[in-house]
This record gives sequence, structure tokens and C-alpha cells, in this order.
Amino acid sequence: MNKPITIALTKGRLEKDTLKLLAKMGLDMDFMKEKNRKLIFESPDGKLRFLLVKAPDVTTYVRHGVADLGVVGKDVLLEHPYGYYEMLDLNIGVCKFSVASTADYQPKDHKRKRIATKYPTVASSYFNSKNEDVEIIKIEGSVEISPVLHLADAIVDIVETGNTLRENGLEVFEDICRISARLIANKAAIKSNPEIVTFIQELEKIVANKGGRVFDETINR
Ligand SMILES: Nc1ncnc2c1ncn2[C@@H]1O[C@H](COP(=O)(O)OP(=O)(O)OP(=O)(O)O)[C@@H](O)[C@H]1O
Ligand SMILES: O=P(O)(O)OC[C@H]1O[C@H](OP(=O)(O)OP(=O)(O)O)[C@H](O)[C@@H]1O
Repeated sequence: MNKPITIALTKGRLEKDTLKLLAKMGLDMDFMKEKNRKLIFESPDGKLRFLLVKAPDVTTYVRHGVADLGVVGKDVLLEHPYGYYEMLDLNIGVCKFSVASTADYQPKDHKRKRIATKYPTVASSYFNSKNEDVEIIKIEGSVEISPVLHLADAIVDIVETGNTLRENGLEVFEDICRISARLIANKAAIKSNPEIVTFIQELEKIVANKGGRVFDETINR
């Protein structure tokens, strides 16, 4: 029997919607419902194997060929942009990258800004693209409190509903790009295993009328 197609899934926020998409493909995903501390799951027919890992590690498992495919947010791909093929926009986990701060922030004054973010690559390339020299301060989470506490002048972070910004006294000053979960593939696996290509085509049919292979990174929400 062939070895299973291995798919690294982002654990946490994207997990439920990813499983729903896979169920829409006609896959019985009940074997993933076992809610204990298990992190590797194999389908009863032995055709699919799922790894539950942290978002940036999805790219690592796929790049090293341990996983054939991965599901991960575009935010993470922009920070780790090499060593895999980006195949499909899954149109789940939709949000955006924005620059946000307190109401008194002056984006156009000529002071060198301090920008706090979990996404230093995204933040520097955004400000570079505007020819603006900024100091990037890497933060691991709860980024929204940093302008309020004067650690930074502004933040670059994910915004979905805007609730976290509002509840911490921040507002959006600039939108950077749209984010959604993507299917990525190991470069060698996709060339050598036709079953992986078939799997991607089946998944594409499910998302085709929403996301599919269209990579529109502009804000359209
Ligand atoms: N508020 C949000 N709305 C929609 N999608 C989001 C939101 N926040 C994050 N995401 C997407 O979901 C992915 C996973 O987010 P999640 O919050 O589960 O983990 P994380 O922020 O990477 O890390 P941690 O596990 O440390 O919280 C992100 O990489 C992003 O693509
Ligand atoms: O616009 P909203 O709907 O409020 O969503 C945005 C928030 O969601 C994410 O945080 P997460 O919950 O992943 O926590 P984090 O601070 O650890 O990144 C993101 O970093 C924002 O803080």
C-alpha cells in the first residue's frame, strides 16, 4: 500500500475550519475528533496522515518533506517565504494586516517610528516599500498594548473584527494586505506523487468559487 499523504495543519484558530473544508471534500474526519493531547492522526483507510503543529512549523515540516502539504496563514508565509509551493487560497481564517495606533499617532510626521510586531519581516518590507526607515520591536503577542504603554509608536498586526484594537484604545491607520489560510506543498512531493496533485485538485473544487488559485493580496473584505 502507498504511504499516506501527510498534511501539516496549523493547530488552534484555523483547525476547525480546515477540518470542515476537508469534510466538504467527502472525507470522514471523525478520527480527528478525539480530543486528547494527540498530535498525529491517521485516517482509518491509511490514505491521509495529519500533523497538528504551530503555524510557523507548518512551513518547516513541508520544506523538509516530512509533510507533503500544509495549511497555514498567509501572515506566516510572508514571514517564512521560501522552500515550498503556495498552491491554493482556502479562503478561511480571513483577516488583514494593518498599521494601528492610538488616535494621536501621526503617520506622516518625519520622526523615525518604533513599530512593535509579531511579524518583523512583514513590517519592515511594508515600511521599506514606502521608503520609510523604522525601528522594529519584536513582540510575541498582545501587541496591542505596546503603543498605549509607549513601547512603540504603532503596531503591525492582524485585524479581523477590530475588537482587540477597540478594546485597547487603538485604531487602524493603514491596511497592508489581506490574509487567509493557504495550502502549501513540498516541492519534490508534488512532482513525484500524482495522488497529491489529485488531492489538491479535489480541494480546489471545494474552494474554487471562493478562493482557489487567485492570489489577490489586496484588501477586499
Ligand atoms: N483574529 C483572527 N481572525 C482570523 N484569523 C486569524 C486571526 N488571528 C490569527 N488568524 C489566523 O490564524 C492563524 C493561527 O492563529 P492562532 O491565533 O491560532 O495562532 P498564533 O497567533 O499563530 O499563535 P498562538 O498559538 O501563539 O496564539 C494565524 O496565523 C492567522 O493566519
Ligand atoms: O480584530 P480581532 O477580531 O480582535 O482579532 C485580532 C487579534 O487576533 C489575533 O490575536 P490572538 O488571539 O491570536 O492573540 P495574540 O495576541 O497571541 O496574537 C491578532 O494578533 C489580534 O490581536
